[in-house]
Amino acid sequence: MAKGLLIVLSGPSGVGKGTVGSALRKRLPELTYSVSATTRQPRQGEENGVNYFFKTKEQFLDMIEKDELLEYAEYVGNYYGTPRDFVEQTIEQGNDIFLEIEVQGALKVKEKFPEGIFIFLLPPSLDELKDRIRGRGTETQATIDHRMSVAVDEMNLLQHYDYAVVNDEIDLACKRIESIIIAEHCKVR
Ligand SMILES: Nc1ncnc2c1ncn2[C@@H]1O[C@H](COP(=O)(O)OP(=O)(O)OP(=O)(O)O)[C@@H](O)[C@H]1O
Ligand SMILES: Nc1nc2c(ncn2[C@@H]2O[C@H](COP(=O)(O)O)[C@@H](O)[C@H]2O)c(=O)[nH]1
Repeated sequence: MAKGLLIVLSGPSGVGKGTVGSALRKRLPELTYSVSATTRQPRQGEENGVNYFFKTKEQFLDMIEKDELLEYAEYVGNYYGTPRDFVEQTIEQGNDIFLEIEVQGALKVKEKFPEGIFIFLLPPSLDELKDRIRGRGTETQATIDHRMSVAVDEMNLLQHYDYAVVNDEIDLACKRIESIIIAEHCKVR
């Protein structure tokens, strides 16, 4: 049986990975979504096991110790990581898996799965990025400033990705990613 594709959507905080990712899952319901573990506090409306597996720092360090994470990164004061078994089992079963993760973690996944498809989501401009993070209303001003300073460094790592998709309009960004996935399925390997 052919293995599934590992698709990584990455890019700076607030660019719209979550928004585009959930719109894409409606268009491609067969896509399996990897739920990450994090030590960050849940935002209003977020559910354990749906948006994230919310962990204490001790629980997260224990997952690292037991090699349960495919990758992890410390990002703006919290840990985030991808549970390994679920990703590997999904691919082995012939299903595509979709990861929405930040840039350091994406590059670690690329070292382990160079055959993965790495997509960088870009904002139309840095001003628009800042407006989006601020407009979401989930972060303090200090966290927004920290995330914006990290964003500039992250965008310099675009060259390591296979595809760059601008998230100007949600629907257009979704169509571009859907086209990439369709083309990757048609690729002669
Ligand atoms: N194309 C778009 N046009 C206008 N606003 C958008 C667009 N895409 C996303 N947004 C808005 O930008 C904000 C940030 O989006 P989202 O939370 O999806 O970003 P993210 O990249 O997942 O962020 P994080 O990495 O911090 O989790 C949200 O308020 C969302 O509604
Ligand atoms: N390296 C990883 N990054 C992850 C993972 N899950 C989410 N993320 C990214 O972290 C930032 C912040 O997320 P937020 O929910 O606090 O806004 C964002 O870029 C996410 O995409 C992961 O498993 N590994």
